[in-house]
Amino acid sequence: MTDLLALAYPWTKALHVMAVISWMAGLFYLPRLFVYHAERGQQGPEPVQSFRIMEEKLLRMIMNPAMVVSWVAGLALVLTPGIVDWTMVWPWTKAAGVLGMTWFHMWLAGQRKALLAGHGLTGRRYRMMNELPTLLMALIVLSVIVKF
Ligand code: HEM
Repeated sequence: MTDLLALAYPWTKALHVMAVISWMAGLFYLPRLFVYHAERGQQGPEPVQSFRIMEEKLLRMIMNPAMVVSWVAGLALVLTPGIVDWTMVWPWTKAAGVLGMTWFHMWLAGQRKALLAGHGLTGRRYRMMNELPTLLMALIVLSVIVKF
């Protein structure tokens, strides 16, 4: 099994990076949709309906599958021999960043439902929350590239 993981390493990493790019695209874009939904949604039922469809499709068809593939390929990389040295700092900062990113995904899924029920947050709050994935991305990329 570990031989197979070692053999597949470049392919697993390529799959991981592709999935992560798709996941991040959604994590950056969905809160922007929430900003427009919260601020322009009062202009009538038509824009609200369009926002609801866009939010649902983005979450269900892109972000959820991309998160699952990022996790599966990422854990396969963790199990690949010689890749993660847990005595170093970077695997722990990476893990913290990834857990934070997964929490943010779940928070967005909850906010989609809240907006649907008519009690979402203000556009300003969504704008502020939009900074979180940027900070986490910086932490994760520095962890895997600089490997402190
Ligand atoms: C979902 C859970 C995740 C797990 C378990 C995980 C785990 C890993 C592991 C073990 C590696 C291999 C490092 C190496 O080859 O030296 C890796 C590579 C990488 N990860 Fe993740 N990761 C996850 C999510 C993410 C996220 C959210 C991002 C981006 C924000 C990301 C970006 C990267 C990048 C860019 C690489 C390639 C680094 C290189 O060129 O060596 N990962 N990941």
